[in-house]
Amino acid sequence: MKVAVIGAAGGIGQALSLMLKNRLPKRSHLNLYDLAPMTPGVAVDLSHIPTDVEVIGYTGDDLAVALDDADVVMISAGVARKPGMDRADLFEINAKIIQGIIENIAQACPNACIGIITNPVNSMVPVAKQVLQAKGIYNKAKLFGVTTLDVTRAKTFVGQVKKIDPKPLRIPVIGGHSGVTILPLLSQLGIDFSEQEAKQLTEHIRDAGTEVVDAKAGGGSATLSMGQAAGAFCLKLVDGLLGKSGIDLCAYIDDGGQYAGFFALPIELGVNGIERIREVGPLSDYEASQLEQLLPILQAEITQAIQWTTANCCGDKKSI
Ligand SMILES: NC(=O)c1ccc[n+]([C@@H]2O[C@H](COP(=O)([O-])OP(=O)(O)OC[C@H]3O[C@@H](n4cnc5c(N)ncnc54)[C@H](O)[C@@H]3O)[C@@H](O)[C@H]2O)c1
Ligand SMILES: O=C(O)C[C@H](O)C(=O)O
Repeated sequence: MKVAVIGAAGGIGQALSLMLKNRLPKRSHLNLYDLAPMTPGVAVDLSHIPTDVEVIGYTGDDLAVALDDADVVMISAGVARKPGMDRADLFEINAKIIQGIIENIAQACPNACIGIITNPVNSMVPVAKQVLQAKGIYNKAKLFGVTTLDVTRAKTFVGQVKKIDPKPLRIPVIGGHSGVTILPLLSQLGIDFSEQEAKQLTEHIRDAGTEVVDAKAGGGSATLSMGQAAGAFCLKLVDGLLGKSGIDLCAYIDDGGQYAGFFALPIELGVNGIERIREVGPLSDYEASQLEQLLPILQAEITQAIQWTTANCCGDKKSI
C-alpha cells in the first residue's frame, strides 16, 4: 500500500502520519508532503520508529512525486479556524488549495482513494468532485469527506453520559460536518435516552469542534483527536482495499442524489473503495425533524462549491 498525506507537517498531518507509521501493514509506503520546508524532517523523525513502513517527506515542487502511484491520499492541507469563525469562513482559501491538490492527484495517481479532512468538508468534497470530473476521472466510490471525528465524539460523549465503555458503541452519524448538518442517530443504539438527553447529546456532538477551537484560543482546531480519527478512517480504507470483508464506517460521500448530492452515510468498504451504501435505518421523530432542517443548509454549502468551481476552474463541465 502506498499512502500519501498532504498537509503532513500540520497538526493533523503529523498525528495522522504517526499513527500510519505505526499501524499501516508491513512493507507499506508512507509519503508525506507539505508546503512547510520541515516536512522531510517530519519523515526523518518518524523513520526512527521501528516499523516496516517506509516514510519519505517531500516539500516545494515535489507534490506530484509524493503522490506518484498512491493508493490512498489523505488531505489535511489548508487553514484551520480560529474562535469566532465558522468552518464555512475557510471556503475561499481552502477551495483553491483543494483544487490544486486534486489536479495533481488527477495526473499522478488517478486511481487513488481520496480522503478529504480539510474544512469546510461539506463543500471541499464537491469541489474535488467537480475538478475530478473536469479531468474525466471522477469515481464516486473513491472520494470521501472524513467525518470519523463526529462518530468518535458521539461514542465518547454517550459513554460519559451513560457511564459505559464507549469503545464497542456503533453510532451512525449522518448528514455533513458542520453545526446542525451533523446528525448522530442515537435512537439506533438500543440505549434509552430521554428526549432532553438525546437533544443535549446531539448539540454537544455538533458543538464539539467549536469547543476545541475556543479552548485552543487561537491556536487552531482539533488535531490530536482528528489525527487519530483520520488514522482510523485510513486504516479501514486500506483494509477494504486489501480485500478484508465487513469494513464499515460513516463518511461524507456522493449520495447519487438521494439526499443533498453529498451526505455522510454508513458504508461498507471493499477493494474498489465504497462497496455499498448501507440503509440509514429508522429515525426518531427528533432525528427526522433535524434531517429536514439540515438538508437545505447542506444543499446551500454544496451549491456554493459548484458555483465556485464553475467560476474558477471547471466552468465547461457538468455540475453535480
Ligand atoms: N474533517 C474534520 O473532522 C476536521 C477536524 C479538524 C480539522 N479539520 C480541518 O483540517 C485542516 C487542517 O487542520 P490542521 O489543524 O492540521 O491545520 P494546520 O495549520 O496545523 O496544518 C495545515 C497544514 O497544511 C499545509 N498546507 C497549506 N497549504 C498547503 C498546500 N497547498 N499544499 C500542502 N500543504 C499545505 C500547511 O503548511 C500546514 O502544515 C483545516 O482545514 C481544519 O479545519 C477537519
Ligand atoms: O471545528 C473545526 O473547525 C475543526 C473540525 O471540523 C472539528 O470538528 O473539530
